Amino acid sequence: MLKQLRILVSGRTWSSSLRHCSGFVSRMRLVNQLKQDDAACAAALQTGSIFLFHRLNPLLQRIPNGTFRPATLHSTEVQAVLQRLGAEGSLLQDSVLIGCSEQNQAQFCLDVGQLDQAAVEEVCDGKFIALRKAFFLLTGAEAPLVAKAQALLRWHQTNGFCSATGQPTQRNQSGSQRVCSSSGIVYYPTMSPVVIVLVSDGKRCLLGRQSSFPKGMYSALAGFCDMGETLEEALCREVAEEAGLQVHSISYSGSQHWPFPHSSFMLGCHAAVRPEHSQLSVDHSELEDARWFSLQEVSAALRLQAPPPRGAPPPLWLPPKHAVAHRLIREWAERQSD
Ligand SMILES: NC(=O)c1ccc[n+]([C@@H]2O[C@H](COP(=O)([O-])OP(=O)(O)OC[C@H]3O[C@@H](n4cnc5c(N)ncnc54)[C@H](O)[C@@H]3O)[C@@H](O)[C@H]2O)c1
Ligand SMILES: [Mg+2]
Repeated sequence: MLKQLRILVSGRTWSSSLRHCSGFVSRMRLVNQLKQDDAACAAALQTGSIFLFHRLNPLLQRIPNGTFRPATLHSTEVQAVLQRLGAEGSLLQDSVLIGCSEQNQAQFCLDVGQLDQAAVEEVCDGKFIALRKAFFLLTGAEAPLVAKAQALLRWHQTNGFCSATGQPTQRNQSGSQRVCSSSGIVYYPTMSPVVIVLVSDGKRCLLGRQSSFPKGMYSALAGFCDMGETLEEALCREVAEEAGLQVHSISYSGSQHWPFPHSSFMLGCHAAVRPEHSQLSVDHSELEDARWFSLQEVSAALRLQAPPPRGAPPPLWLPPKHAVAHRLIREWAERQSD
């Protein structure tokens, strides 16, 4: 492991200080170092693995058991692909650092949108699939990494100019920041905080749906935080706006990065309303529908394994397992059953 680390950081002395660290600590320190040290990051890219994207769609491969995983190529393999397709080898330098594997190998992502999609798919034995669909196909732990990669690639593609001077911005080697070439203003990737809450009246939980959701799908209520709001204020405002209810007993459950529509930081909570104040007044400009669901209805939906066939949706269909909404709904059902 140490040998690998030394190669990754091109012999920098700090690698010896990692000898006493746990695997997790050394990985976090390695990523932090690579964000700050362009030379070390360039060296790590030569031995790293790369997740390929084409116009922000990740490259997936079907594995023998019929499931999908993101294609991860060694940087030498990516170089060979670029060479074979007649692309500039320097394109590899556009890779963005996304993390570090448990084997201490730096992980990057690269968008090859300027190459012919079908040609890359053929050489790499995979398919570029829209992230919304890929998110349902990826069952392993890689889904959050793929989402993070897409979010970073999108941020670079849309932040090429300084919003103060209009001049081009330049990225560092890892892609953790961009700097305005004229004013020196430093830009970092941004996320929008979103509160998501499962409201309960003690016996039932409140779920809503937007007209853009797949037929039959309901989720916990969510909304973007306004500037200056606390998490609790945003939560109370969103439930008041969308469902006409006043909540109390807010408790935090967990968070997640969510790549749609751009890059949101989802803060998942539970909250309660008094049964005598559970009369809904839904704002139909925000939600197509919102309803109270019983434990029986929610439990049946949680038992469903595969997406419903077209034309025959079940009465209630929930967000995918790796969505924080799913976690909130499952937690509520488990507490009710206890
Ligand atoms: N991961 C999950 O489990 C899960 C579940 C439900 C919703 N979500 C996500 O939560 C997000 C927010 O939910 P919502 O759509 O109900 O929000 P919302 O109720 O705040 O309504 C969306 C509207 O808010 C406004 N808005 C304010 N700030 C915005 C910003 N920074 N970016 C975009 N729009 C902004 C826009 O007018 C937009 O149309 C959605 O994008 C959705 O993808 C995630
Ligand atoms: Mg909303």
